[in-house]
Amino acid sequence: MKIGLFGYGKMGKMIEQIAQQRRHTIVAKVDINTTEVDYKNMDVAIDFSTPDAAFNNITTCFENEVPVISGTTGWLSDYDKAVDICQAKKGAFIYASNFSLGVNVFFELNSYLAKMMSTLNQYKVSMEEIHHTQKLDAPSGTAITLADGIIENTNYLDWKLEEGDDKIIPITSKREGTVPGTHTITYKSEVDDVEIKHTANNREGFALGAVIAAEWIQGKTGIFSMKNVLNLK
Ligand SMILES: NC(=O)C1=CN([C@@H]2O[C@H](COP(=O)(O)OP(=O)(O)OC[C@H]3O[C@@H](n4cnc5c(N)ncnc54)[C@H](OP(=O)(O)O)[C@@H]3O)[C@@H](O)[C@H]2O)C=CC1
Ligand SMILES: O=C(O)C1=N[C@H](C(=O)O)C[C@H](O)C1
Repeated sequence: MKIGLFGYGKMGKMIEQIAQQRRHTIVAKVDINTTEVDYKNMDVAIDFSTPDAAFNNITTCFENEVPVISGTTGWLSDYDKAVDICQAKKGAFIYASNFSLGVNVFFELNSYLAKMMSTLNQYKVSMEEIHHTQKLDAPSGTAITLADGIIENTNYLDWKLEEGDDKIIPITSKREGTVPGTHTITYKSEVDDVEIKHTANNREGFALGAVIAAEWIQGKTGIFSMKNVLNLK
């Protein structure tokens, strides 16, 4: 596969390593200063850039008929617009707030646990995410996906970056050193706590998931998720 990397920071560099181990070729490394991109020579674009850059990177790829895998977080207010452009161009797109295989299993576990907890009113949920100090967005995209999974399966209505009322999931975002990404969900009652946690030990898992998604999307048209890629459910 010939891969164009949009964003060549911590994730772009890790994806390059994993892609090369899997015998793929990096044909472009696009950053904010890039003036010309050869889209014709690209089988797929993988975007791990910035919240401000992602929408333009992604939709320019659609305009040039290049399928896109995007892991950039913090740009999702424009997600529906990106989907419309992809569909109009009969393109192919996967966005995931977290591409690691473990987190995608964790997403399923979170929904299952929320469903079981939905009738146990003595438990109050909360979430904590910890990331490195260079992270631009808070809460993390993964935390938002986890909160959506709880909202879909319980009476919680929304999430907030602070304590809210009973129907709001409070998310605490911590920024510490070089932490790759830790997410904890706690259901607390007077008598006990039920807790699930995912800890990324490094960035390899995110990068491997993104390359697997890029391999999977070859020859396909449409909007997909990691659930489709991993055949979960
Ligand atoms: N979905 C997932 O599994 C994961 C998602 N992420 C997300 O991926 C994104 C990138 O993370 P990470 O690599 O750690 O961040 P980095 O800051 O290390 O890398 C982002 C890179 O994008 C570059 N950039 C800035 N503007 C543009 C542009 N217009 N086009 C292309 N590139 C541009 C930045 O350049 P400069 O420094 O010069 O501004 C920087 O090199 C974040 O949103 C993060 O939350 C991260 C890990 C996993
Ligand atoms: O910025 C990061 O580093 C990460 N971002 C993603 C997110 O916002 O959830 C995924 C992962 O946790 C690492």
